[in-house]
Order: sequence, then structure tokens, then C-alpha cells
Amino acid sequence: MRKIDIFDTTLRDGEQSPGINLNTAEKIEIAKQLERLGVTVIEAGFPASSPGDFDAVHQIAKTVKNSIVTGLARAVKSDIDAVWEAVKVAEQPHVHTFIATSPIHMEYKLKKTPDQVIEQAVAAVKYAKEKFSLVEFSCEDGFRSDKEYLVRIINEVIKAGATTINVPDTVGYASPQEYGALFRFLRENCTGADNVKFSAHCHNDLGMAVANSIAAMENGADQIECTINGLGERAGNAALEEIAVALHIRNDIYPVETGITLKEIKRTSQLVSRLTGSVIQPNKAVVGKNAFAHESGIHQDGVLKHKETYEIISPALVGEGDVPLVLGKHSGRAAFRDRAETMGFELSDDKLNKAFEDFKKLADRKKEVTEEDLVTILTEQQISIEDVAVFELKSVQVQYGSAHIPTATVVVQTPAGQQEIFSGTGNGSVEAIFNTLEQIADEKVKILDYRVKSVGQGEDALGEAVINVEYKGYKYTGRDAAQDVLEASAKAYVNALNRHLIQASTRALAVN
Ligand SMILES: CC(=O)SCCNC(=O)CCNC(=O)[C@H](O)C(C)(C)COP(=O)(O)OP(=O)(O)OC[C@H]1O[C@@H](n2cnc3c(N)ncnc32)[C@H](O)[C@@H]1OP(=O)(O)O
Ligand SMILES: CC(C)C(=O)C(=O)O
Ligand SMILES: [Mg+2]
Repeated sequence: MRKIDIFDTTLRDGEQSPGINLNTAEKIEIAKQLERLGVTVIEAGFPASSPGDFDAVHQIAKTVKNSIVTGLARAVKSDIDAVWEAVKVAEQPHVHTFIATSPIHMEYKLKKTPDQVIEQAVAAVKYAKEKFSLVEFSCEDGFRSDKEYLVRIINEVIKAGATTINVPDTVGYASPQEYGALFRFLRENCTGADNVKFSAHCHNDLGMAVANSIAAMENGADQIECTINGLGERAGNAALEEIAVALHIRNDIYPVETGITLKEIKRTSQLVSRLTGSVIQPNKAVVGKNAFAHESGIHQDGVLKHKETYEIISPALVGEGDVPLVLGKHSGRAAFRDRAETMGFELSDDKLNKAFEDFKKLADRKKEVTEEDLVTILTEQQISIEDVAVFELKSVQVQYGSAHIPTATVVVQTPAGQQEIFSGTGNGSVEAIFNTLEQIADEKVKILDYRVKSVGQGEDALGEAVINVEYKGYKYTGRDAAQDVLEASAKAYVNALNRHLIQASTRALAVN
């Protein structure tokens, strides 16, 4: 199968992301992981740019054995010398030298004529070739360069000894058709093109870096330059993980081999994110937190019946562990039942439906329904007794103001199935609720203890209330949870009275 080399530039172009600054130890760790990942070339830095960068490239060249290590150099002798000093210890010393070839860069940045640029490029490649067996030459801003001029400069640097020709879309301006067509044109028109590798290097300014890289590959590029998590100057470079997985999954239309060990992708991405401090966007393809998370009921039902209904990449392929279905406001019964069973709950259909209703109400109000919330909701149903008619709190409303007497209004469905409204007052909101609910009891309810606590963390955590009462000579503990502590308190009170009804019915059964 045709081999496509993966040239990783996380440690060079990736480090050009604003805010990223890796020290030598961190770069070595990343380089070792890139080697495990199986990249062909590691661009470890720009040795002439600082002593720190020089040291990192040098240490990496000494450490890494299974990937080629290179460094970037302007088309000047001193930069090329710096790369040589840094990587000469490597088995296959490689240098990546470049000069801009677009009219705008040549005129305004380099302040050189096109002929002067060719002269400087040729001199640099010839000089590099005296030391290095592998010389990559990049036409910076290649995509915005004149095509005929590109052919001229490429022909000259091939003659001078370049082994790889990189044609970057430095500012991320290309479309896939245009970038692919450029590679086809260069392959067909450069003399000596068959003796060198062509390389693509795409930036993501218009979100097309991965598509452009693949278009180049389809049109003759042998190497793709990319970074982990798509890091890089401005909007970043083409994301290595997306390219490697796309070429693997769509092998039917891209019959190529990259040599990437796909199951190392997740670990590499996490390591780079941690060491660079660059957070991965949740919906990032392949490595984002949501890349394999199914949220909506119809998708979850499909995935539970047959994974491939909505999953084209298995998480295990890229070294990702099991990803539980996300339970949220869009989830359906199938996912809810699946999670309840996974958590070890065995509920009747009726109880499961009731728990599902509570879950849906909560999911409507909360950003994220946590595992603890689920345990609370499911436990409530597990411990409820189905056959005894009990009170059900339908709604609670409290009016509170520092200058007014707190007043509560509750709607309760009685064990006989009727809905009744009660209202009452108290010294505080909770007392107003309890005084009001006492009206559903046959006699005085003595409150022995009452506590509230939050389940989980954050301001939208569930509140759980526990109340100990003495009623008709017996002591009962009522408890319940809701997003609002006042509602949880009302439900806990009703739960305590219901426990009396349940116990009374159990006692009656025992007597009969
Ligand atoms: C598209 C890319 O990603 S290119 C790589 C970008 N990476 C970096 O720039 C690495 C970090 N850079 C640095 O540390 C510094 O810019 C250095 C050490 C490289 C150079 O620093 P300085 O000597 O102070 O130059 P400065 O950065 O101000 O300007 C760059 C000079 O290099 C010249 N230059 C730019 N590209 C090239 C090139 N490929 N070949 C030769 N000369 C070049 C510019 O024309 C400019 O020259 P001038 O000073 O005569 O006008
Ligand atoms: C140095 C070159 C290859 C580069 O990073 C670019 O043109 O984007
Ligand atoms: Mg770049």
C-alpha cells in the first residue's frame, strides 16, 4: 500500500501557538510519545531561535531512535549550522530550510527580487546538502506563490540536492480543489519531481487544513505536516489525529498507510494538552471530550441496539476507554434504563418510568445530571412501595419577604386520588411549608430533626432534605431530593407521612 509520511511539527509550529512555551524536559516527553505514535519525522524546534530550542532539539535527536528528528532553519548558513550542531548525532540527520516565495512575502518581508530568492534558496540547499543526507526545502506561502515561479525554484533546489519539497499553505487560504490541483501541477511540471518527496503543510485559518492536506495527498503529496490537537500558529495546523483516523476509516477511498499507531492517539493528545496547557475543544473530532458521547434519545437508542448506527469510529481504535451515554434533557428511556441497569438498579417498568419522569424534570433544569443525582432519583424509586396509596406533593409555592409573614401554598394529591390545596404561614419559609403540610395529617406532627445538604457540587446541585418526625406515637424519617431545597423539604415531609401510611398498611396486613 502507498506510504504517506507523517511529519509532526507539534514541537515547532505547534509551539508557535500563542501562550505555549514548553521546556526541554516537556519537549522530550512529547517527542518520546510521538515516536511511540509512529510519526516518520519529528520537527523538534528551530535551533537558531534560542539556546533553549537548540538544547531541546539536541536532546531529542539524542533520545529518539525510531523517528527522524529535524529542526527548522531560514535559508541562511548560521541557521543551518545550528540545526547541524543539534541533530548531527542522529542516525539520519535532517534539516528543514525555507524561504518565502509569494510576491507579497518577497516584496514586503524579504525585500528581495524573485531571482534573489532563488539564488538564496539554492545556496542554502547546497550548503545544507554538504552536511545532511536529508534536506527538506519549503516554499513559504507556497500556495499564494506564482505557479510558474514555484516550478522554477523547485527545479533549482532539486538540482541543488533537496530530498523533500514542501509547499505550504502558510496562511490557510487554499480550498481543497485548489491545493490538490497545485500538487498535481507541480508533480507534472517539475523536472526531477519523481526523485523527491512532495509535502503538504496546511494552516487552519478557514477550517480546511485537514481537507487540504488530504487533497494534496490525493494529488501526489507523499508527506503530510501536521500537529497534535491541531496546535500551531494562529488557527493552528492540520490535526494529526484527524488525518490519521480519516485515512484509516476511509481506507476504501484513501488506500494509503501512515504508520501511525492509532491506539496511541488519545494518550498523545492528552499529554500534549496537559504539557502545553492548551485545552481541547469538547467537540474536537477524534480527541474531544464529546467525540464519542451520544446525547440524544434517538441516537442513544440506536447505539444501544447497534453501535454503528451512529458511531463510525470505535473509541477503542484511538485508545479511548468506554464512553458512557450522556444522560441529559435529550435522553430517552432506553438510555436511562441502560444506565440504571449498569448501575445495578433493578426496577419495575412502573418505577423506572417514575424515575425517568423525575430525571427528565431535573434534566430540564440542570446543566448536567450527575451520577449522584441518578443514584438519588433511582434510590427514591427503589425504596418506594408501589401498592400503598400515599400522598403526592404536586406543587409548592412560598411567598417570602423580610417585611411579610412567610406563606406557603401546596397542592397535594391525597391517597384517595383527589388534589387539594392548602395554605399556611410560619416564622420562616420551611416552617410555613411544614405548618401547611401538617393540615394533611390527622393529628399533630412533632418535628424532631431536620437537615438539608447538597448532593454533588456546583450551584445547580440537587438539594436533599431529611426530616425526623413523631406522628401517632411512631417515629419516621422522611427524605427526598429536588433541585430546590424548599421543594426537597416539602417532599421529605410528605415522605415521612407516607411512611406512616405504608407502615400502617403493613401492620394491618400482619393483623389480618
Ligand atoms: C511560517 C513560519 O512558521 S516561519 C517560522 C517562524 N518561527 C520563528 O520565527 C521562530 C522564532 N523566531 C526567532 O526567534 C527570531 O525571529 C529569529 C531568531 C529567527 C530571527 O530573529 P532576528 O534576527 O531578530 O530577526 P527578526 O525576527 O526580527 O526578522 C526576521 C529576519 O529574517 C528574515 N527572514 C525571514 N524568513 C527568512 C528565510 N526563510 N530565510 C532567510 N531570511 C529570512 C527576515 O526578512 C528578517 O530579516 P531582516 O532583519 O533583514 O529584515
Ligand atoms: C516554515 C513553514 C513550513 C511553515 O511553517 C509555513 O509555511 O506555515
Ligand atoms: Mg506553518
